Amino acid sequence: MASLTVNAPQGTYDILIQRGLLEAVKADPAAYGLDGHVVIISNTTVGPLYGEALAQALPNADLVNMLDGEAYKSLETIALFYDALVAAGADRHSTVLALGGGVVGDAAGFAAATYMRGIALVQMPTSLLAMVDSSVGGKVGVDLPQGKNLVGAFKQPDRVLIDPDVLHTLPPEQWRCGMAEAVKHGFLADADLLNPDLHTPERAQDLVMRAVQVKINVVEEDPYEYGIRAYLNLGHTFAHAIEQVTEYGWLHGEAVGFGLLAAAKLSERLGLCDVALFEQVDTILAEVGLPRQITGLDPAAIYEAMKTDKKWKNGRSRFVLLRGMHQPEIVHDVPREDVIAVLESLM
Ligand SMILES: NC(=O)c1ccc[n+]([C@@H]2O[C@H](COP(=O)([O-])OP(=O)(O)OC[C@H]3O[C@@H](n4cnc5c(N)ncnc54)[C@H](O)[C@@H]3O)[C@@H](O)[C@H]2O)c1
Ligand SMILES: O=C(O)C(=O)C[C@@H](O)[C@H](O)[C@H](O)COP(=O)(O)O
Ligand SMILES: [Zn+2]
Repeated sequence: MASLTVNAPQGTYDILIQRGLLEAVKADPAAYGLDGHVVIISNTTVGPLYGEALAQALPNADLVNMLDGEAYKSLETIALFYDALVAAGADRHSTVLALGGGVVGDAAGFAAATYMRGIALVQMPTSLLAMVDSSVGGKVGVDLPQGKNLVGAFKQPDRVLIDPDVLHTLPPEQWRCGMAEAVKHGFLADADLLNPDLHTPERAQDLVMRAVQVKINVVEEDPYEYGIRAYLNLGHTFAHAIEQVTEYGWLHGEAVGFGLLAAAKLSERLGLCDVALFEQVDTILAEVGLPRQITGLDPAAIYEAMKTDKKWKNGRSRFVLLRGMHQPEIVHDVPREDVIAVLESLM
């Protein structure tokens, strides 16, 4: 069992990473604080795969499945969660267990943050992306039609339970999505994450541990994103806009991977770094199998969508760029023509 600890303002919590952890939880719920009333929130894919058996094994559990997909990370879904929590008789002593990918984790986490002004939350991520990124750090929330993650809260989990064994049912494109966020952490702080030897399900435990540690280090220093936590948005100004213009046709991880490439190209265009960094990102995206072109998308529409991101304030653009490996830098007021030129170069 690998155990990492997060020292957050709302308290310290553990991240347990172990193959077979799901079965261990079923065998001894009390050992994981799950012997009280638990409302498992999952979705229509993961719920039948893992949620139903878990609910059966816990002494006092209800299971709620949201529909599957980014389009359901919405206030309408949150309202359904509130109804389900009331129907289940959930109170301030109940626990929400978020069992799924990042969409489930964000939405269920927001429900836990707001139901009765906040109840306990355990994150049990089942996608690689949720394991390496979304289940840790406390960002929870939903999208609005106007943009990504425009409603949310900081709700640190009471515990994070990660069982790499559940990745064996994860579709390949979703593995690639998780790799995008792991590669992001590699360029931000840990170059070992860029080693292809780690990019296999057999090495998932090591990959997750390293990627999570990068996020823990950032979140512990800047839990509410007043400063360096913005670095975790590397590639995301491009990514959120692409998700918007494609109406979530691009998966978050796919858009993030492309966003890393575009950010490297923009960094080079603005003289922050040389072309080698772009080439390194390009090589890794090709190895992982993530998109490196936006063929068919409109750069002007992507630029306009960037303005709906909450980081783009008072007409001032904001990009997280790179001066080099492990040298992120926040840059405001990037001229529109530079952004358009970068996107056009990657059509
Ligand atoms: N809060 C944060 O810090 C944070 C960080 C990164 C991303 N996010 C958010 O996370 C979301 C993306 O998360 P995601 O990539 O996990 O997408 P997702 O939640 O849609 O899950 C990916 C797909 O894989 C399925 N799935 C998940 N685990 C599975 C398993 N073990 N076996 C079979 N199928 C499985 C899901 O049902 C879904 O269809 C976006 O909304 C993004 O904004 C949040
Ligand atoms: O945890 C963070 O901080 C991140 O930026 C992680 C990102 O990978 C994630 O996509 C997050 O939801 C983006 O944050 P947002 O504040 O831009 O919505
Ligand atoms: Zn992300």
